[in-house]
Amino acid sequence: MQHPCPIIFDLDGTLIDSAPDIHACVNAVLRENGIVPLSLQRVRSFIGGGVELLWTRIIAATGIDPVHRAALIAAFMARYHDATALTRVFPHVHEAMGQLVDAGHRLGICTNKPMGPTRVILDHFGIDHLMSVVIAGDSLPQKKPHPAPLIAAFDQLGKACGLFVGDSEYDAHCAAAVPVPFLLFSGGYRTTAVSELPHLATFDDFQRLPGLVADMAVA
Ligand SMILES: O=C(O)COP(=O)(O)O
Ligand SMILES: [Mg+2]
Repeated sequence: MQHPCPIIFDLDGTLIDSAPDIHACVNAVLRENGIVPLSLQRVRSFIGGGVELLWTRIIAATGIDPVHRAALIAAFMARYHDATALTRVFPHVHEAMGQLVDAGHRLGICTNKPMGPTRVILDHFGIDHLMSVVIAGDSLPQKKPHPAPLIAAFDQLGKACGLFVGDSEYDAHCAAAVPVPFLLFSGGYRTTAVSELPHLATFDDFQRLPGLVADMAVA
């Protein structure tokens, strides 16, 4: 690659550890409805496909009557849209982003999280100004692992190619469907073994990402 390629990032489980906030919002809604709360580990394993799939899984796990689905999702969104208190940026994300921008890469987000909470959290952690494009879970009719959201992200940057960095099955299969090289952050919310997910490289610390990207650029 002669010119630095754009790099698109997943959000939940990749740049930010948002599971504790999602877990707290889920359990607040469950408690309000007299339902036994779920563990953090359980809720974390339900994250990745967006809010609708999250609640499909919660309903299946708790035995809630699906007739309540729309009301539960509305109650969840009322809490989730600005939930930041328990969320943390993964270590060395800010430094890695800065180094990649300094190396000339344009950065973006392709997340299954809805646009409202995505904008709030990017702003909260001061990451928003680094992002040249943000495609969220409700930006298009399709969500990851469908390739359309990631294609839209690269389109908005005027590029048909680049790198995608993510943590989950949804990201790995989305990248393969585009297709675009995929870097797997192994410290996120995937429920499948790394060896079973298509990826070009894997890393467990964002300190390693700029070097990994630079190595790929000279390959
Ligand atoms: O909100 C989700 O379920 C997943 O969001 P992500 O695509 O940023 O991992
Ligand atoms: Mg993710």
